[in-house]
Amino acid sequence: MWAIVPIKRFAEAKQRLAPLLSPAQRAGLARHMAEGVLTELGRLHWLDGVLVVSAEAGLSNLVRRLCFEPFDDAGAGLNAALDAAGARLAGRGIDETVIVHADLPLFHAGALEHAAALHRRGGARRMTIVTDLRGGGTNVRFCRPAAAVSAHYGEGSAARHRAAAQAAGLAVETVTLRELSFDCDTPDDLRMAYGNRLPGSAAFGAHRAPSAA
Ligand SMILES: Nc1nc2c(ncn2[C@@H]2O[C@H](COP(=O)(O)OP(=O)(O)OP(=O)(O)O)[C@@H](O)[C@H]2O)c(=O)[nH]1
Ligand SMILES: O=C(O)[C@H](O)COP(=O)(O)O
Repeated sequence: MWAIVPIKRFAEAKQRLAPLLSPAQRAGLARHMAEGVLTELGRLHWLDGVLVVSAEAGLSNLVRRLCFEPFDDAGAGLNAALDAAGARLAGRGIDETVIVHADLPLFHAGALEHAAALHRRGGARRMTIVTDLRGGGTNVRFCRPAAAVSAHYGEGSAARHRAAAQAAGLAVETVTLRELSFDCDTPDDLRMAYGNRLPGSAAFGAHRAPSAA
């Protein structure tokens, strides 16, 4: 199984946190979370490889150090980038993938291991969706065969992925697992994940966005 990790350019990431964080703080947070997820994935020896789908130049050292494979995001959006990445792997005969988002502050290798064990209980054609805590988003998505379903990310994506998988004849399981389901999208998520200490930064309350001034 290969993992695919989409990572938005840090300078463009986490727009929903703009009321609370400066652009530099948002970029620093996105980098911190992405590095955490990639480092944890590096501990999973049952993964045959990790494809990092990104246009972010600041990731190349870590990607090289972990022996992961970079895949350039051509800028046509998350779904197009993931479909192109999936097509590259399918072209090599890779039959199973897990797409892992990079904004999961509680992510750790053991949690993905647990999700993979649930996924393996399924049949030969299967999708396992780990939603966000609200149940609508798709934080982690296992799929076998890998190319059976294209990407439908965006609000409410879990239901779209479920429907597409069923239409393709896959057995679908949908689960919520705290360490994988907790993503950091909103100011409330940020407070819950880090209290008032932003990783690599001063207390984040120090920044006041123009709208909050
Ligand atoms: N390669 C790539 N990754 C993306 C893109 N958009 C989102 N992602 C990644 O997809 C996952 C979920 O991201 P979102 O929560 O939708 O976007 P975000 O930048 O984290 O937050 P917002 O700007 O607030 O929407 C994270 O791993 C992002 O880095 C994209 O256009 N290209
Ligand atoms: O489909 C999704 O899950 C979204 O594209 C990304 O999720 P998020 O905005 O909840 O992080």
